[in-house]
Amino acid sequence: MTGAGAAMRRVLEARAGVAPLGEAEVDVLAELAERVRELNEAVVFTGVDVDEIAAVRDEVAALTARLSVVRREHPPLAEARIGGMTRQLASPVSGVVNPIAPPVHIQTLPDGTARAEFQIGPIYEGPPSFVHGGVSAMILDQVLGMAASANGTPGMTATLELRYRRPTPHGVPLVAEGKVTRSEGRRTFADARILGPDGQVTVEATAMFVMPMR
Ligand SMILES: CCCCCCCC(=O)SCCNC(=O)CCNC(=O)[C@H](O)C(C)(C)COP(=O)(O)OP(=O)(O)OC[C@H]1O[C@@H](n2cnc3c(N)ncnc32)[C@H](O)[C@@H]1OP(=O)(O)O
Repeated sequence: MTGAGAAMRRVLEARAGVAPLGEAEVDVLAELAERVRELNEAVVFTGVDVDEIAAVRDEVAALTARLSVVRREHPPLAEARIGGMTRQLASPVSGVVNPIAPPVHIQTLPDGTARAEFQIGPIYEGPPSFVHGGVSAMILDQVLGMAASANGTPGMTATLELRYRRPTPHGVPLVAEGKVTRSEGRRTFADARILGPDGQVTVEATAMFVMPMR
């Protein structure tokens, strides 16, 4: 017995009384997250001297302390948009307020396809000049999960199988798309892929989602 469903229901109930963020707050937090993404890349690529790095370290620590004066108990949510899906503002893949999210903006199309056009920056590099395989897996998991949700059969990822056909370059336009292939009871199966700028498939994925009962 996993108890995943019950655990998630408890968390959702605890969050139910928390007011979602308004648009103005989402916008300014999203801008802050974007500045932090730029900071992340600057940290990795900086060539300034040690004294300057130490000075910036102290300034960043002071900024972190300012933000931490008031801390939420749970990651924030935003009002449901038209279509009824609550926006996952803090998703590590698509969350606009999460600085570790690239972020990948995933849309669901009328035919049930989940699709994103995106670029991955150099700090997500695995092999030289190519995207880390775990990052591709994370993006495909989210695309597959969105497709399962759009199908009206959301669930937890139970299996995720990946086939890395060719390396995925970073810093260039990429497409990720996925769609449900079939649904049986609590299980939903979906396929997805990442396409490089030349339209060739770089990664393929197949997943099974299970709606937890307990
Ligand atoms: C829009 C948002 C998009 C978000 C996308 C991101 C999604 C995620 O990251 S989810 C996080 C990663 N996944 C997890 O943490 C899941 C952890 N696992 C679990 O919680 C549970 O094992 C869970 C929910 C998958 C299944 O648990 P439970 O509800 O008890 O199912 P259970 O009764 O054991 O099995 C149901 C059916 O699925 C099958 N099944 C379950 N797990 C597996 C598996 N890993 N492989 C194959 N079959 C499985 C069972 O055999 C059973 O089949 P049948 O009905 O024919 O007997």
